Amino acid sequence: MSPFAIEATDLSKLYGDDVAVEGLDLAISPGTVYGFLGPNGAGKTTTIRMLTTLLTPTSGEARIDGHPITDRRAVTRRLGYLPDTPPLYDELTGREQLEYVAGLRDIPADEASARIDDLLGRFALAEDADRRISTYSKGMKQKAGIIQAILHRPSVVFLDEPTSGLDPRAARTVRDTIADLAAGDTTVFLSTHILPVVDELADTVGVLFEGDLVAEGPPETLKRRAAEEDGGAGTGRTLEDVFLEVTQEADLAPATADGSR
Ligand SMILES: Nc1ncnc2c1ncn2[C@@H]1O[C@H](COP(=O)(O)OP(=O)(O)OP(=O)(O)O)[C@@H](O)[C@H]1O
Repeated sequence: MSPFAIEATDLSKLYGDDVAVEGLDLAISPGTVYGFLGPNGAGKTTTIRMLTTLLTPTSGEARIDGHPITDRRAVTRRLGYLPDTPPLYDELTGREQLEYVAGLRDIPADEASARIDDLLGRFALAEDADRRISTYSKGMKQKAGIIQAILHRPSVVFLDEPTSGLDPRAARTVRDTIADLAAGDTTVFLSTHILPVVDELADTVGVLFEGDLVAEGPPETLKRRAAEEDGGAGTGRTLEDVFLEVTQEADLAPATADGSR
């Protein structure tokens, strides 16, 4: 059995002749928050869609919790996914939507009801739970999307821009939730352009550029290395500095697996 919660080996996706993801290797340990960064069009969504079984890779392999992504049933049972637009039924109320998802996930009704109440309270959505989703604001839909991604307590959660559209308090709740999930041994694959969130939460950061993983390592290591490469000027480098550097020089010098050049 693979010791990794998320594992990818030489994973690639071509759209026609266009390479979206090329030879991606990942080995992410259980209970880790993995910050997945990259410029627009780098291949992040394509990667996530392959890892969540929604898109068939052109070549390569991947496993979630030890199960190959070709075993869709086993994999989808173990994962939660918040895509950029959460799949919600406008005509349902928030509570009905969550009960529906709980049913799909075979969560017993009593247990589902308790979890739904707990999460609605946590995300300050309880008062709106019996309104139709068609009347929800963007942030309220985002909260419902997050709740339904974690309701079945998956062992691996993929979150695409989870704080998008959220007010500061709700964004804080999401960050706390991610930290709690990881503390409970859930693996969180976090894709976002909001670098301070990644800096705060991620154990490991991977930067994708033109379909290649061009840097990987703990945020502190990547920042320290960027500072050292800058002539030892030392301190004060941010994840944004790292991002900007590796996504412009990447085609000149590919990174090794530990993020070094
Ligand atoms: N269905 C598709 N058909 C053809 N090309 C696609 C398709 N989906 C994505 N691509 C291309 O694949 C590449 C990677 O796209 P992807 O959506 O994975 O990037 P991303 O890193 O998620 O970007 P963003 O940060 O903008 O969401 C891009 O060049 C994009 O144009």
